[in-house]
Amino acid sequence: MATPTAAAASAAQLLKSQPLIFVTGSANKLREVQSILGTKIHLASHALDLPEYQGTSASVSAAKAKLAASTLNRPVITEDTCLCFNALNGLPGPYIKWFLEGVGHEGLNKMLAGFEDKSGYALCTFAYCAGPDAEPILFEGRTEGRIVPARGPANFGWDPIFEPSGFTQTYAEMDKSVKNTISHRYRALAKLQAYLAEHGLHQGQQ
Ligand SMILES: O=P(O)(O)OP(=O)(O)OP(=O)(O)OC[C@H]1O[C@@H](n2cnc3c(O)ncnc32)[C@H](O)[C@@H]1O
Ligand SMILES: [Mg+2]
Repeated sequence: MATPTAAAASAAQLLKSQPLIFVTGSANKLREVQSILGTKIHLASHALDLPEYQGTSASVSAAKAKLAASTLNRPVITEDTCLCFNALNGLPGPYIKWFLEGVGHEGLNKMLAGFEDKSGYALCTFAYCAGPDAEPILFEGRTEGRIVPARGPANFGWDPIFEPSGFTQTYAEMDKSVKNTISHRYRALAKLQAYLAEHGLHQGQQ
């Protein structure tokens, strides 16, 4: 029979090699996460229509992760993405999905018509939850920019109306390989990846 130390070591080994499951209902998010992480993390995915919780990005992301970890009984990551307008004190923020569905790119621009300040930021919060009884750990990434009339293909959310600072192209116009090295999602994943590497968790081929 395995000694307690051997059992703990084999549990740690299991966690180290067990896939980390990215739970999302968004194929676009999944594609970006896979291309940003490559083979560095042992990643799998599970499509789940997660509830649209209310609250801060941190609390929304943590609630998604807790639900996903207890539903799947596995280590999971989830994420929440916000688009925040500085003139509106950070709104629409976590409610961007409904605003986008309700008023579209043009309506989002019109919301800022009465303001000189068109600046804003994209905020992504990943939550890592090691299992049903674990507390989610959060990793935030933020990219500054401004809201502009839509330019570029309308394949992914509000990409056509967000022009990141330091660039003349919107997220939608730029090559995916560029977006994936400056985006809110990339910045949050860099922190998550550093945490997992430090703790030897879910490591893929480096
Ligand atoms: O299942 P989940 O992961 O929640 O996927 P979702 O699509 O519902 O995503 P959110 O709840 O985080 O809502 C974020 C909204 O912003 C959009 N979005 C997310 N990331 C984006 C990005 O990088 N560029 C443009 N739009 C994005 C997305 O399509 C939603 O309308
Ligand atoms: Mg959602």
